[in-house]
Amino acid sequence: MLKTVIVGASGYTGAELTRMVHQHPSLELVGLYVSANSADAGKPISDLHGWLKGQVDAPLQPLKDVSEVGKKADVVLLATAHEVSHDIAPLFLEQQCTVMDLSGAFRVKGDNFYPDYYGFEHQHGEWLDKAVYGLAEWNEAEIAQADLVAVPGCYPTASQLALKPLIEAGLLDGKQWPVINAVSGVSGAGRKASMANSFCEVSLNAYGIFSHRHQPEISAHLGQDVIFTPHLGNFKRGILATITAKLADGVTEAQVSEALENAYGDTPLVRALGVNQSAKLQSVQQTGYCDIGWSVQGQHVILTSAIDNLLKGAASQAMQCINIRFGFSPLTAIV
Ligand SMILES: NC(=O)C1=CN([C@@H]2O[C@H](COP(=O)(O)OP(=O)(O)OC[C@H]3O[C@@H](n4cnc5c(N)ncnc54)[C@H](OP(=O)(O)O)[C@@H]3O)[C@@H](O)[C@H]2O)C=CC1
Ligand SMILES: CC(=O)N[C@@H](CCC(=O)OP(=O)(O)O)C(=O)O
Repeated sequence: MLKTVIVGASGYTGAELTRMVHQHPSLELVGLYVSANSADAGKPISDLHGWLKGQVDAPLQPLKDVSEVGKKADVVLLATAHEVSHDIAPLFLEQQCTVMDLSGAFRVKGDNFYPDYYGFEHQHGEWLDKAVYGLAEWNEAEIAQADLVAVPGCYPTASQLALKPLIEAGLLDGKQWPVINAVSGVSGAGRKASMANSFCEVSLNAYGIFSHRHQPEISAHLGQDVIFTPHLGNFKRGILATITAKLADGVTEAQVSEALENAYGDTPLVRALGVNQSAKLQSVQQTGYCDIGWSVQGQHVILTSAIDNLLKGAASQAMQCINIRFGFSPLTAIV
């Protein structure tokens, strides 16, 4: 049994991780942590997330001494804000823990990326270099060796899973940037209260136009510039990305279908729905699946990609990475 700690356990992705670790036959949940001065310290996690009642009623503990907590853990899941993960991941790594970080703190290597998009100067360049990007279906060999996995963002997961097969097969016109419009449920912003996410304020609107940090994350890992526009929708969970791209000269619908079906023929958690099919949220909410549909007309392809932002976009992708890293059966605790 691998001793497993979750930091940020009271948050939305932390609670999903708690459920999955509890269900995993080879992981032992040894600690659920929140910040040192959290108002929730001492409360059973099931007081905050009632659906866990009777499954996991362990108390949330204040994270005071990271190194001491690291000494009792084999695996650490960080469901914390970027700045927090940035500061504490290296301390757990120094204790020989394997760290899965759900934040953006170790996802993108590149000068000025962190000051420009996250507002801080990265202090742990060595770990940033070593971190492996946890896009599970595409990075399996590297994840299997990693000490630190940077689990991709929710929009980048939905977007890359749809575009990558076409880019890898050389089917896109590289000069025309794919255009990604994606709508997310409000849980994407986390559990902490804010005006933008309060019930009466949430509408359907674009945000982060030309400036969202997921645009460079997607571009860096696809090796292809993109236009990315996120939208906030008035529903709780799920992301639907609708992506328009130009095909290279002479590329046919059959080639597009072949690329997607080949890429995902053996990947149970990514379902290539087929040509002229359209992915929908209802089919993926509360699941670890990504559904992808596509249509071709002339030189353009429109792809739709749907995930649950808290699961395939965060917690269940982290669990996929654990299963890969430790050689467990791929769907353990996910399906
Ligand atoms: N929500 C989503 O759809 C996705 C989120 N992510 C990323 O995953 C991470 C977690 O997101 P999410 O679950 O939404 O966040 P939440 O805001 O819901 O939860 C954050 C958690 O971190 C805890 N926390 C805050 N400060 C500290 C600290 N200094 N030390 C330890 N714990 C702390 C909070 O508890 P308390 O404040 O009481 O201490 C809470 O448990 C973020 O980096 C986010 O960007 C990635 C993909 C998708
Ligand atoms: C609706 C909403 O606010 N979504 C979040 C994305 C959450 C996510 O993927 O997480 P990372 O921050 O870990 O990249 C946002 O746009 O900031």
